[in-house]
Amino acid sequence: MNAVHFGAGNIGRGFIGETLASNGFDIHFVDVNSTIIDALNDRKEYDIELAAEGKKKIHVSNVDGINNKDNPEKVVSAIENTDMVTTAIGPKILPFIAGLIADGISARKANGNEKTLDVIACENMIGGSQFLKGEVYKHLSDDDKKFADEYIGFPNAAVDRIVPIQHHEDPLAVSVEPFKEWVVDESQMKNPAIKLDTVVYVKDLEPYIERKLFSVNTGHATVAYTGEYLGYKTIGDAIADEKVLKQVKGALKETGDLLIHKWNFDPAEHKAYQDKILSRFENKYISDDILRVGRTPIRKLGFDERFIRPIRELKERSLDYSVLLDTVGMILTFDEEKDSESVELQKMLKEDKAIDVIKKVTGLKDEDLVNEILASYEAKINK
Ligand SMILES: NC(=O)C1=CN([C@@H]2O[C@H](COP(=O)(O)OP(=O)(O)OC[C@H]3O[C@@H](n4cnc5c(N)ncnc54)[C@H](O)[C@@H]3O)[C@@H](O)[C@H]2O)C=CC1
Ligand SMILES: O=P(O)(O)OC[C@H]1O[C@](O)(CO)[C@@H](O)[C@@H]1O
Repeated sequence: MNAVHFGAGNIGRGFIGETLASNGFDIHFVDVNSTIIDALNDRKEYDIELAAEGKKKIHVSNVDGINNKDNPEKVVSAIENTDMVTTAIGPKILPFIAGLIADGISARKANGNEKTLDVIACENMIGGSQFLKGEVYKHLSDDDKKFADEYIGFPNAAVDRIVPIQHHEDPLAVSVEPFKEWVVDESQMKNPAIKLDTVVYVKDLEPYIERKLFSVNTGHATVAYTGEYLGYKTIGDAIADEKVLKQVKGALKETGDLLIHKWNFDPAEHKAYQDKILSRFENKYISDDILRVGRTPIRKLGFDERFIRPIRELKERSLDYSVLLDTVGMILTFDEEKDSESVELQKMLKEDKAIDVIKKVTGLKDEDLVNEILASYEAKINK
């Protein structure tokens, strides 16, 4: 069996690649990074190192690379014959690869390939694969849409593994934390016969993706933004400061209250889940930049994202969201010249009224909440 995986970056090589390979798949990685693609084609293998005592190595083989900028037709032909498509490319990039996936689906139809296929977006977002489906369908004819409705599934997924930016001489080497969790919505699959070992298949993904996004991602981002505000550069240094630890514990307490209220998670089990997450952030074998974890602050301030959605839903339930609100004030001060969204956000805040910027980036219509965010931001800049 073989898979086409878009995004040969950190999570692509360091998690999805490992899982597909250990399940016996040959992998065609698709990326625009020619250094990585050339190295994959030269060597057809790479190593993953576990960031833990002993630094165990995992060998991944039977891989190659396709540069979608230079050889889009090779991507289409790989999709035409593949058993699975996955992505780990970033939510904002999905629309740019949708046309290639659509062409691959059209080619399957043209060649009478009626083998069912699942396309799984492994991105940090709610409803990622279904979002990708919407983008792919924009490129399909009505006939091809009917074919896709019958044979192509887009099951949503949640992936969890911390893979920092890599600094190795070998462009393919990747160091990852030992923890990993990949959950797929089984009810949206077209080919449920292909079940990957170590992947968890569930009938309803929503509780899992919300638990992951509002715990791991809200928590990690809280460490990043609080750390940056206090002048730190790495997650490890930031979380060693008790003010940062208090902030992340406070944020997790609030999202935990929401998750327990909304999804009936067992409080003791949820506390153990949170404690595990905090220990993952403190992993001394990983050096993770605040810049990476805090990247794309405009995306992270989105209506359905890791801060605004829990705040909205806590407010609806009259539950406390003061620590999350305080953190949002700090996100608005995130000023990193290497992150284009941070630059854009700071430019908007200089040129426009802060209240308008808040409305624009969060999509909030609730005037009271917008004013609370404004007050939180002003408290941070006037300190
Ligand atoms: N790194 C992590 O710890 C985790 C990341 N994720 C999610 O995984 C996704 C990828 O994140 P990372 O692997 O960290 O990022 P990354 O930047 O390491 O990898 C993304 C890859 O996509 C490639 N790419 C960008 N534009 C492209 C295009 N138009 N066509 C083909 N390839 C393109 C880049 O060259 C890069 O190799 C994101 O959605 C992220 O939220 C999810 C869980 C953990
Ligand atoms: O692009 P995003 O959503 O910030 O993804 C990076 C996030 O992924 C994780 O590494 C694991 O989910 C988080 O710890 C980190 O904050």
